[in-house]
Amino acid sequence: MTELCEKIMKAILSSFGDDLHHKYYESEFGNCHGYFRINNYTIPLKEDDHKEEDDSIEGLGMHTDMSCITIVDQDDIGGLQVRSRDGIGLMDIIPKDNALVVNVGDLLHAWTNGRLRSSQHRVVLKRRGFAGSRFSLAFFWCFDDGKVVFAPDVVVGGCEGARVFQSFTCGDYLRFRESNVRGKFEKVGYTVEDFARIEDRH
Ligand SMILES: O=C(O)CCC(=O)C(=O)O
Ligand SMILES: [Fe+2]
Repeated sequence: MTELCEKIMKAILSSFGDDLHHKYYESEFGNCHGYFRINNYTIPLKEDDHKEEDDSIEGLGMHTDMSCITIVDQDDIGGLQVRSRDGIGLMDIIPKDNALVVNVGDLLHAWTNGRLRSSQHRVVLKRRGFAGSRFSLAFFWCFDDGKVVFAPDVVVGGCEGARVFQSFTCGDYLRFRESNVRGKFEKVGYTVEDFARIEDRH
């Protein structure tokens, strides 16, 4: 998984400019580390008296990941939904054999000055006629806590506007998310956009 994230990151840097992966991979992403999380969701049972509108429940609330890159392997139950670019629509991410989901996380969102978007996503479970679980395996590839996240000028230059994130230390952002009681449970509204976006501060 680490190797996969490294390859993806190098491909992203190359897509920003020919020499960027040589210039920035080792210095910026060389200390990244990853960890796995196993998610186990209980599927709600279908009951005869249930109305259509409460046929689904949220297994994991809407959030953005705090990583640079997240790789998700979901089983064949489905239910992962990603917010579309317009901020309104939701797309179902249909499980496919031998396919992994790649998410951009908040740290890469900030490091790319928003060129890559940390998308909001959630897991919705449909009531079924059997008791069981949905499993997913998520691998979060992150900067180390001491890393100062600051988009290089050349990356900012590739965006049409100006720099939109001030520099911040990764650990400070993680603490902002974790120490904020609402941020713990309602991740949307307590993301890197709220923590480090320059426009919001003035
Ligand atoms: O279970 C899934 O498909 C997604 C899990 C997820 O978004 C997460 O663990 O952050
Ligand atoms: Fe996630």
